[in-house]
Amino acid sequence: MIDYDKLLNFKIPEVRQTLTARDAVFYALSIGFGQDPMDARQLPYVATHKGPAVVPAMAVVIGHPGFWAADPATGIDAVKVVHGEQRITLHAPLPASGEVIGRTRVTGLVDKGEGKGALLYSEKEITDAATGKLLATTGSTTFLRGDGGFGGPSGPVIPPNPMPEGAPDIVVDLPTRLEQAFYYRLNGDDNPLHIDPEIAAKAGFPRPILHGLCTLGVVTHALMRELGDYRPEALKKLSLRFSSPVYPGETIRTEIWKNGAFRARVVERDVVVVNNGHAEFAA
Ligand SMILES: CCCCCCC[C@@H](O)CC(=O)SCCNC(=O)CCNC(=O)[C@H](O)C(C)(C)COP(=O)(O)OP(=O)(O)OC[C@H]1O[C@@H](n2cnc3c(N)ncnc32)[C@H](O)[C@@H]1OP(=O)(O)O
Repeated sequence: MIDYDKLLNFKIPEVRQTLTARDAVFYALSIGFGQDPMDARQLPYVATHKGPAVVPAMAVVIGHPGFWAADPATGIDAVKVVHGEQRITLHAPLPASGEVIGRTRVTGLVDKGEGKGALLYSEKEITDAATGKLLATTGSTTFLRGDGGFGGPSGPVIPPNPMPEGAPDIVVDLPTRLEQAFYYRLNGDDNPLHIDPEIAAKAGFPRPILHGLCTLGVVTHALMRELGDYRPEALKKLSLRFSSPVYPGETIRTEIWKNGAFRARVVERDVVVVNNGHAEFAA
């Protein structure tokens, strides 16, 4: 059972991480870069002789504190946790090497009621350990499906981005691989929901589901290709809502509007899996 004050003030250990070019290349491969060998614009992300360049969405794994919700002291029913929303703000291009610090804290907790779940808001700041410079700020909404009705406040909630009417301007299909979650988790995202059929069944899914942040990486790839010409410094901000699970092996179709709005659907099931997306790219 969640204790509102205890969880709001839960201390998440700071993470010091020494990055190498290999981490950046691994991250890019784990979200599916390199699957189009004829597009040389991807090369700096996956081959160090041309780079290294860092996919800006890597901010979600740099300085990541791991699946801390599984600590029984949080009071969270960890098996029922799903990723609800993600926000990223890049203050500077991410470094391919050097020491960084990730500091994560809980910023809000909303009770949606018994049987409806709860929202946990958290924020992570990534700084350069040598200079103290702030590199990126990321924000997560975690949907605690098993924890509604603990007597907490019903707001405030962060409103989802509005979506445009009508058809998207650009559509990009990118595949995921059956074994993708096994790779993606090596970025430090080790929730067993994504690889263990028994845990997935306990969580109410017929098979393990893909990490929301892996889906975010695939969608960011589509956005970088269409709105950022694969330039690592072009993406400034991104936010989205995960509206339905993706199963590894499915094809993700990202639907993009030229003003930066986007959503994504799984082609095989025609289900919208990412909604209320918005990305900001530098000109
Ligand atoms: C703490 C540790 C940090 C680490 C956490 C991350 C660990 C990861 O390893 C876990 C993952 O990656 S899970 C994979 C990615 N996520 C998903 O697949 C979830 C997809 N979304 C869903 O299943 C449903 O939208 C679902 C279930 C989220 C909601 O569905 P419903 O209950 O049917 O909701 P609905 O009836 O549509 O709406 C009810 C109210 O909830 C709000 N809402 C809906 N989807 C939301 C979402 N994704 N995020 C935030 N709020 C959301 C609605 O606005 C509505 O609000 P209100 O009651 O105010 O009208």
